[in-house]
Amino acid sequence: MTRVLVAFGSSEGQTATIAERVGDILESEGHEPVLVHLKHPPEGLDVAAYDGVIVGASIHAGSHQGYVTEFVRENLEGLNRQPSAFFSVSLTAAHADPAEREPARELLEGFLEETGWEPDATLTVAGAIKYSEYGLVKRFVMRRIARKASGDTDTSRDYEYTDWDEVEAFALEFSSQLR
Ligand SMILES: Cc1cc2nc3c(=O)[nH]c(=O)nc-3n(C[C@H](O)[C@H](O)[C@H](O)COP(=O)(O)O)c2cc1C
Repeated sequence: MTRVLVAFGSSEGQTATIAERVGDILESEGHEPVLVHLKHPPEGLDVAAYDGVIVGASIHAGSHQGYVTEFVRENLEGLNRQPSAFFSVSLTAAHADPAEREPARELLEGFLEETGWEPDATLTVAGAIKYSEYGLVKRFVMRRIARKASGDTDTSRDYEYTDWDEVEAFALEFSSQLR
Protein backbone atom coordinates (compact mmCIF):
# COMPACT_ATOMS: atom_id res chain seq x y z
CA MET A 1 0.00 0.00 0.00
CA THR A 2 1.34 3.44 -0.90
CA ARG A 3 1.50 6.01 1.88
CA VAL A 4 0.71 9.57 0.85
CA LEU A 5 1.40 12.60 3.01
CA VAL A 6 -1.28 15.28 2.65
CA ALA A 7 0.30 18.26 4.39
CA PHE A 8 -1.54 21.57 4.52
CA GLY A 9 -1.83 25.03 5.97
CA SER A 10 -5.27 26.41 6.78
CA SER A 11 -6.27 29.57 8.62
CA GLU A 12 -10.07 29.26 8.60
CA GLY A 13 -10.50 25.56 7.83
CA GLN A 14 -11.43 25.32 4.12
CA THR A 15 -8.02 24.00 3.02
CA ALA A 16 -8.27 21.43 5.82
CA THR A 17 -11.67 20.35 4.45
CA ILE A 18 -10.22 20.09 0.93
CA ALA A 19 -7.24 18.09 2.27
CA GLU A 20 -9.70 15.70 3.95
CA ARG A 21 -11.55 15.22 0.67
CA VAL A 22 -8.24 14.54 -1.11
CA GLY A 23 -7.41 12.01 1.62
CA ASP A 24 -10.81 10.29 1.22
CA ILE A 25 -10.28 9.95 -2.53
CA LEU A 26 -6.76 8.56 -2.10
CA GLU A 27 -8.10 6.07 0.41
CA SER A 28 -10.89 4.98 -1.91
CA GLU A 29 -8.20 4.37 -4.54
CA GLY A 30 -6.38 2.00 -2.21
CA HIS A 31 -3.69 4.33 -0.83
CA GLU A 32 -2.97 5.21 2.78
CA PRO A 33 -3.27 8.99 3.27
CA VAL A 34 -1.70 10.68 6.29
CA LEU A 35 -3.06 14.17 6.95
CA VAL A 36 -0.85 16.71 8.72
CA HIS A 37 -1.70 20.31 9.61
CA LEU A 38 1.64 22.04 9.11
CA LYS A 39 0.96 24.58 11.82
CA HIS A 40 1.47 21.73 14.29
CA PRO A 41 3.54 19.10 12.48
CA PRO A 42 4.49 15.95 14.37
CA GLU A 43 8.11 15.85 15.50
CA GLY A 44 10.46 14.29 12.96
CA LEU A 45 8.05 14.60 10.02
CA ASP A 46 10.06 13.23 7.09
CA VAL A 47 8.73 13.31 3.51
CA ALA A 48 11.10 10.44 2.62
CA ALA A 49 8.90 8.13 4.72
CA TYR A 50 6.08 8.51 2.14
CA ASP A 51 5.55 7.36 -1.44
CA GLY A 52 4.08 10.69 -2.48
CA VAL A 53 3.29 14.12 -1.02
CA ILE A 54 0.45 16.56 -1.63
CA VAL A 55 0.77 20.01 -0.08
CA GLY A 56 -2.07 22.53 0.24
CA ALA A 57 -2.09 26.15 1.40
CA SER A 58 -4.49 29.09 1.31
CA ILE A 59 -3.92 32.72 0.42
CA HIS A 60 -4.29 35.58 2.87
CA ALA A 61 -3.27 39.13 1.96
CA GLY A 62 -1.52 37.85 -1.15
CA SER A 63 0.60 35.09 0.47
CA HIS A 64 0.40 31.44 1.36
CA GLN A 65 0.95 30.47 5.01
CA GLY A 66 4.59 31.13 5.97
CA TYR A 67 4.80 27.82 7.80
CA VAL A 68 3.93 25.99 4.56
CA THR A 69 6.69 27.88 2.70
CA GLU A 70 9.07 26.87 5.47
CA PHE A 71 8.01 23.21 5.26
CA VAL A 72 8.55 23.14 1.49
CA ARG A 73 11.97 24.82 1.81
CA GLU A 74 13.08 22.42 4.53
CA ASN A 75 11.95 19.36 2.55
CA LEU A 76 12.81 20.58 -0.93
CA GLU A 77 15.16 17.76 -1.88
CA GLY A 78 12.69 15.04 -0.87
CA LEU A 79 9.76 16.81 -2.51
CA ASN A 80 11.60 17.17 -5.82
CA ARG A 81 12.66 13.53 -5.70
CA GLN A 82 9.26 11.89 -5.29
CA PRO A 83 5.75 12.28 -6.76
CA SER A 84 4.37 15.53 -5.39
CA ALA A 85 1.53 17.99 -5.99
CA PHE A 86 0.49 21.40 -4.72
CA PHE A 87 -2.93 23.02 -4.41
CA SER A 88 -3.52 26.66 -3.60
CA VAL A 89 -6.84 27.82 -2.13
CA SER A 90 -8.10 31.38 -2.56
CA LEU A 91 -11.06 33.59 -3.26
CA THR A 92 -9.39 34.86 -6.43
CA ALA A 93 -9.84 31.36 -7.87
CA ALA A 94 -13.61 31.78 -7.41
CA HIS A 95 -13.86 34.52 -10.06
CA ALA A 96 -16.21 33.64 -12.92
CA ASP A 97 -13.92 35.44 -15.39
CA PRO A 98 -10.76 33.39 -16.20
CA ALA A 99 -8.71 36.60 -16.63
CA GLU A 100 -9.64 37.64 -13.07
CA ARG A 101 -8.53 34.20 -11.81
CA GLU A 102 -5.03 34.70 -13.26
CA PRO A 103 -3.53 36.33 -10.10
CA ALA A 104 -4.27 33.07 -8.22
CA ARG A 105 -2.17 31.16 -10.77
CA GLU A 106 0.56 33.81 -10.51
CA LEU A 107 0.66 33.47 -6.71
CA LEU A 108 0.95 29.69 -7.06
CA GLU A 109 3.78 30.04 -9.60
CA GLY A 110 5.45 32.62 -7.35
CA PHE A 111 5.33 30.18 -4.44
CA LEU A 112 7.06 27.50 -6.53
CA GLU A 113 9.67 29.96 -7.78
CA GLU A 114 10.35 31.23 -4.27
CA THR A 115 10.80 27.72 -2.85
CA GLY A 116 12.39 25.97 -5.85
CA TRP A 117 9.82 23.17 -5.70
CA GLU A 118 8.84 21.45 -8.95
CA PRO A 119 5.68 19.45 -8.21
CA ASP A 120 4.22 17.07 -10.81
CA ALA A 121 0.78 18.64 -10.57
CA THR A 122 -0.73 21.92 -9.36
CA LEU A 123 -4.23 23.25 -8.80
CA THR A 124 -5.67 26.64 -7.94
CA VAL A 125 -9.00 26.08 -6.24
CA ALA A 126 -11.70 28.35 -4.87
CA GLY A 127 -12.09 28.46 -1.09
CA ALA A 128 -14.84 29.78 1.13
CA ILE A 129 -16.01 32.84 3.02
CA LYS A 130 -16.96 32.08 6.60
CA TYR A 131 -18.33 35.40 7.83
CA SER A 132 -19.92 33.68 10.83
CA GLU A 133 -16.48 32.64 12.09
CA TYR A 134 -14.60 35.91 11.54
CA GLY A 135 -13.99 38.63 14.08
CA LEU A 136 -14.86 42.22 13.27
CA VAL A 137 -11.64 43.13 11.41
CA LYS A 138 -11.48 39.93 9.37
CA ARG A 139 -15.13 40.31 8.39
CA PHE A 140 -14.46 43.85 7.19
CA VAL A 141 -11.35 42.83 5.19
CA MET A 142 -13.11 39.82 3.71
CA ARG A 143 -16.16 41.82 2.69
CA ARG A 144 -13.91 44.14 0.69
CA ILE A 145 -12.13 41.20 -0.99
CA ALA A 146 -15.49 39.51 -1.68
CA ARG A 147 -16.97 42.62 -3.25
CA LYS A 148 -14.31 42.31 -5.95
CA ALA A 149 -14.08 38.53 -6.28
CA SER A 150 -17.52 37.01 -5.82
CA GLY A 151 -19.91 39.79 -4.89
CA ASP A 152 -21.14 37.84 -1.86
CA THR A 153 -21.15 40.50 0.83
CA ASP A 154 -24.08 39.39 3.00
CA THR A 155 -22.20 38.85 6.25
CA SER A 156 -25.14 37.06 7.88
CA ARG A 157 -24.25 33.81 6.07
CA ASP A 158 -21.27 31.76 4.84
CA TYR A 159 -20.33 30.87 1.26
CA GLU A 160 -18.45 27.90 -0.21
CA TYR A 161 -17.04 28.15 -3.74
CA THR A 162 -14.86 25.03 -3.88
CA ASP A 163 -15.37 22.99 -7.04
CA TRP A 164 -15.35 19.48 -5.58
CA ASP A 165 -15.25 17.82 -9.03
CA GLU A 166 -12.00 19.69 -9.71
CA VAL A 167 -10.58 18.54 -6.34
CA GLU A 168 -11.60 14.96 -7.06
CA ALA A 169 -10.03 15.01 -10.55
CA PHE A 170 -6.78 16.40 -9.09
CA ALA A 171 -6.60 13.66 -6.42
CA LEU A 172 -7.48 10.90 -8.90
CA GLU A 173 -4.84 12.08 -11.36
CA PHE A 174 -2.20 12.10 -8.61
CA SER A 175 -3.37 8.70 -7.40
CA SER A 176 -2.97 7.21 -10.88
CA GLN A 177 0.67 8.38 -10.97
CA LEU A 178 1.46 6.44 -7.81
CA ARG A 179 0.81 3.04 -9.29
C1 LIG B 1 -8.24 38.05 6.23
C2 LIG B 1 -8.35 37.34 4.92
C3 LIG B 1 -7.54 37.72 3.86
C4 LIG B 1 -7.65 37.08 2.63
N1 LIG B 1 -6.86 37.48 1.59
C5 LIG B 1 -7.02 36.90 0.36
C6 LIG B 1 -6.23 37.35 -0.74
O1 LIG B 1 -5.36 38.20 -0.65
N2 LIG B 1 -6.46 36.77 -1.96
C7 LIG B 1 -7.41 35.79 -2.14
O2 LIG B 1 -7.58 35.32 -3.26
N3 LIG B 1 -8.14 35.33 -1.10
C8 LIG B 1 -7.98 35.86 0.14
N4 LIG B 1 -8.71 35.41 1.20
C9 LIG B 1 -9.66 34.30 0.98
C10 LIG B 1 -9.12 32.96 1.48
O3 LIG B 1 -8.05 32.51 0.68
C11 LIG B 1 -10.28 31.95 1.48
O4 LIG B 1 -11.24 32.37 2.44
C12 LIG B 1 -9.82 30.52 1.77
O5 LIG B 1 -10.95 29.67 1.72
C13 LIG B 1 -9.14 30.40 3.14
O6 LIG B 1 -8.70 29.09 3.31
P1 LIG B 1 -8.51 28.48 4.78
O7 LIG B 1 -9.89 28.45 5.39
O8 LIG B 1 -7.97 27.14 4.57
O9 LIG B 1 -7.57 29.38 5.49
C14 LIG B 1 -8.59 36.01 2.45
C15 LIG B 1 -9.37 35.61 3.54
C16 LIG B 1 -9.27 36.26 4.76
C17 LIG B 1 -10.14 35.80 5.90
